[in-house]
Amino acid sequence: MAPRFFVGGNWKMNGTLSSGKELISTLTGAKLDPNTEVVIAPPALHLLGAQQALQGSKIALAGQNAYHKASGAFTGEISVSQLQDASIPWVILGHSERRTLFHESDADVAEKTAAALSSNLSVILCVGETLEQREANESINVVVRQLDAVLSKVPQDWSKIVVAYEPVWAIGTGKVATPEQAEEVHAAIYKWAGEKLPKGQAEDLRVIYGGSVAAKNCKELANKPSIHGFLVGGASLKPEFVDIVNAKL
Ligand SMILES: O=C(CO)COP(=O)(O)O
Repeated sequence: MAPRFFVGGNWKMNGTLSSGKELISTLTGAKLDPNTEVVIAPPALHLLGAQQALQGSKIALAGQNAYHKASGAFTGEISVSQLQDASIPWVILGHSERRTLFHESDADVAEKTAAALSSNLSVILCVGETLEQREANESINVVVRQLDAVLSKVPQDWSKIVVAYEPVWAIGTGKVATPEQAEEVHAAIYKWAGEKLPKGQAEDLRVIYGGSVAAKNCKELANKPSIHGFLVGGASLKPEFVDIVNAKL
């Protein structure tokens, strides 16, 4: 059986308290495919307000990042255990904006992932290549290197990890990967999972696609056999997010 379709909305550093509330009321008022798991990631400052606004809804929340230490002198950071304490069940880790702009290494992402899982959080683990790497035919090698780094710290249980393949060149550019380009890397990730994860886990792993996903391109992507959901940036701030959640209907 195919794993449950998963759609995440990464709001990044966008919006106000009131625009966030409005967006949530659009989502809670909409008819969403009950077979799709929906997780939204508002800015950290907005998480608790969003939690209140989502009471009684099946939509879950994610932090956009977290630090692996439980507490201490780390000004400006939020820890995985603080997310857990606040009943935020998910966290996005390894987003390319974190890797590029905030210099998070593969090893940092691996450490954060291990810490998040120990705090019982579920993780949306982002991987993906730059344009330069794609042009050098390195896409799959880069993604495998990023996954191997996490595997070295999380050798056993990947059941709480969703892998988001987000080619950097497709993020926020309007240049969506073609369904064939995305499928090729997703299939390589499943091959990796089949070879490297403990038996039986590859079948349940969700590999989702992110990078300029929109209402107009989501159905074609969702029809590919190895694409089991999306991580949406820009379009998750608009009512069209509902159409993306409903891509399989
Ligand atoms: O980075 C993304 C989601 O995490 C994708 O962003 P866009 O959908 O705006 O391209």
